[in-house]
This record gives sequence, structure tokens and C-alpha cells, in this order.
Amino acid sequence: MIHARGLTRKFAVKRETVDAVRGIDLDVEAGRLVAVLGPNGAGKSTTLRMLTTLLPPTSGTATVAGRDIVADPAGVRARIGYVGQKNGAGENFRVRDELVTQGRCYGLTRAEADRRADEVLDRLELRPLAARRPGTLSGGQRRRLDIALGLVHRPGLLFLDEPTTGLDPQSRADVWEHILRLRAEYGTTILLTTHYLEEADTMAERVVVIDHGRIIADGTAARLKNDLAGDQVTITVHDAADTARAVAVAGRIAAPDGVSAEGVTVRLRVPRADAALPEYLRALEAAGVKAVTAEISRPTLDDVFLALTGRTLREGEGAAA
Ligand SMILES: Nc1ncnc2c1ncn2[C@@H]1O[C@H](COP(=O)(O)OP(=O)(O)OP(=O)(O)O)[C@@H](O)[C@H]1O
Repeated sequence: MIHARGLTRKFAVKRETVDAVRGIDLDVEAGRLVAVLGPNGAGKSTTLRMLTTLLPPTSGTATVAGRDIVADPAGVRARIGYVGQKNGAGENFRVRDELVTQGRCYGLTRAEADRRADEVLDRLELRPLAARRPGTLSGGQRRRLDIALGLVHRPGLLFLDEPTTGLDPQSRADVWEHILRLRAEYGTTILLTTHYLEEADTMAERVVVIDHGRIIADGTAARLKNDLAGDQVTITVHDAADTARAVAVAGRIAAPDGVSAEGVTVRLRVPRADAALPEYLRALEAAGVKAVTAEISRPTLDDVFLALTGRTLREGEGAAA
């Protein structure tokens, strides 16, 4: 469905050049749900805008839904749906009329546009809101309308740029439920961007991590976590003297860069925490150090990002808020 090679995009800002995207290779098979994850400014939206022909690449090539993004942008647009970060619906029409108008923009006859509008109203459970004006909808309802607008012409491939950003948790869950249902019922291929780690982790079957305009990791969330981050063992001890000894003992169990300490807390990054914890506790006891608390945790995608870049994605999330 998507085959991109060496996509780059530069922007001239005053006298500077911003390398927003620095060489993206991406293949997405039909029927997949792929989340593109990365901090603010990583190049996610720019990549999406190139793939949807809204922005020409500086260099590189891509075919999307079987059409070349540079040679046949109209062919690409006819075959895809795109839901950008800003609301797609205007304020002049009622919800159903917005959908019909969108269908007409895609060249559907009036009768076809009517039929498709009704279909997407049902599919996204917007029927009770059909006569409302978009401005009166809640954030989550409005996002569902945006997605409906992207689906009127029944595309096989849907691009969603941060579909859940700014929504409350319940609306986010609701939008996700509809995205997953679309995929299950219609086999729609979906490429979406997000900076919500948990969403990428639990919802997408493939996560593409972008940083500074490059793909730095690509795979299932489970594989990325296993291969790149490892489990964590966390213990607390009584005092600073014990911390120093606990760190020294930890050096025998975890790699030197996998051990960190803060106050009376010592953390170890290990391949298998369930095996490492008892071993560590025994070694501590032999060294005369008593652990006050001990716990193990599985890695998150944030740990993956940290392992790859030395930074956390959550910092970016905070900056965005
Ligand atoms: N039209 C533009 N002109 C100049 N610079 C731009 C333009 N669009 C994007 N950029 C820059 O390109 C870089 C990548 O931006 P992009 O919007 O693709 O990031 P992003 O990963 O989507 O971030 P966010 O999560 O905040 O949407 C940023 O440094 C941004 O400032």
C-alpha cells in the first residue's frame, strides 16, 4: 500500500534550512494498522503530508495506493483518506450535509454521495448528530466527524494525523474503538501519528519510531521492548551507605550502563527481571544489605525511546501540553 524510499523534506526558514525529514524508507502492506510515534518536531506530520501529496518531497520517491506521489498526486488523493490535525468540517453545513458535500468533492453523484454519507454516519455512530452543526459537537464527536469525512469516498488507505490529541481519555478510547472497528470490518489500511505512548503500544500492530526526521525503530511494540529496552528491577534500601553497596552488587548482575541510583532507590535494567530479582536479593543479603522494597516492571515504549536516544518521549509530551 505504501512504498517510500529516501524521502526527505527541507524547509527554508529565514536563512536557515530545517531538515524536517532526512531519508525515510517505509513499506506498509494492505490491511495494516501502523502507528508513527515520535516527539514534537520529529517529522511525523511532514512525512504524512508528503505521502498524502499535500507537500512535495525535496528528494526521494514513494508510491501510495499504487500511484506515484509526484507523478500522479491526483491518483493518490482519489484512493486515500486524510484526516489532518485541524478539524476538517466547516461551520456552514450540518453534519450530514458536510459529508454529502465532501462526497461530491470526490466526484460522486448526488445519489452516491447521499448513500455514502449515510453509510459513514452509521459506521461512526454519528446518525443522532446528523442535523447538528459541527461547532456544537464535543471534541470526540468532532474527531469522529473528521474521520467520517476522510472515509466518504471509501478509501482503502486512511492517514490520521494525531487523531486523539487534545481529547479527554474517554473520547480517546471512543475514537480508538471506531478506528479499530473500521479496520476489522472493512480491512482499511491505517497509518496514524501519535505521541501517546500507550496508544501506540496497545492499539497498533506495528510501531514506527521517528526522531529528528529518521526512522530509528520499526517493529511490533513487544519486539521493540524486548530487543531494545529490557526489564527493570527497582529496590529501595535504608540509607546512602546501603545505596552505594547495592550499586556495587548490582554491577555483578546488570551491565554498567544498566545500573542507576537516586537517593535510596537503585534500578537495574536486565533482560529478565523475574530471574534477576531473586539473584540480586541473594547477592545483597550476602553483602549485608537489606532491601526495604523490591519490584520488577516490564519496559514501556518510552524506555525503548530512552534506550535509543538518551531522551524520554514524555519530556516531549510535557512540552506539547
Ligand atoms: N511549513 C514549514 N516551514 C518550516 N518548518 C517546518 C514546516 N513544517 C514543519 N516544519 C519543521 O519541520 C520539523 C518537523 O515538523 P513536523 O510537523 O513534521 O513534526 P511532528 O513530528 O509532526 O511534530 P508534532 O508532533 O508537533 O506535530 C519541525 O522542526 C518543524 O518546525
